[in-house]
Amino acid sequence: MSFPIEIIDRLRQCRVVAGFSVDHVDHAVPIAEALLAGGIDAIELTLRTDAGIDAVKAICQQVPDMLVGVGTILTPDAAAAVAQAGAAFGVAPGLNRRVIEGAKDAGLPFAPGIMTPSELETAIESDCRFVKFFPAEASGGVTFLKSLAAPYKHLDIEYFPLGGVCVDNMLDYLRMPEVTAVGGSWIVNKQMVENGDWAGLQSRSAEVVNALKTGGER
Ligand SMILES: O=C[C@H](O)COP(=O)(O)O
Ligand SMILES: CC(=O)C(=O)O
Repeated sequence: MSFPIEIIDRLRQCRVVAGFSVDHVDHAVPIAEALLAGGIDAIELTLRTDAGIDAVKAICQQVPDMLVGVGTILTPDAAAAVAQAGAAFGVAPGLNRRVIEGAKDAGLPFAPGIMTPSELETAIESDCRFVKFFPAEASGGVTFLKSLAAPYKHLDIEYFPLGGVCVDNMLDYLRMPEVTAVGGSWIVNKQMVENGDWAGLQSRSAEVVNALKTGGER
């Protein structure tokens, strides 16, 4: 399935997606609430821990205003579980046709990870026009993405860069019209989570939103 325009629009509005993993399911809802209170209303919660799926379910049920994306979807079964848990969309670090098909079958809007022209062409062939650009900074950052995107501009591909993105470089990506939103793990500070410092996390979220307001016009 193609990525619904309503979700693209939500991502275009929030512009920054907070990525994180949880070791304890009890942390999921307080993290999401703190982000939301600070102004960030989109997340990418990874499946890198055992608590991942339960955390997705908890946030979908208890924080309905959050746009819940799920990362590190590596198998068709994981795509089905994510759809079942109620997530709005899924992403992965890489491109795997079986996962793309699994997400399609499960009705889960899905963006595969790409970092080369060949991967991008495979994504396009698989009907994915919204792709995660990963690992963004390590593969060459904005300069690389501009060069990668140029030959495909007429196809209206939209990019979601992650990997080394932070408050200091996010606006460089967001100034590109092809970039729907950026994401990264720098917002959800692990120490704050361990300390249960939800007020601190809320302030961190608000700082990012404030930085967005002070620059980055497309
Ligand atoms: O999808 C999540 C990525 O691992 C985020 O990369 P990052 O930790 O460099 O922000
Ligand atoms: C890194 C990444 O893209 C993911 O975990 O989904």
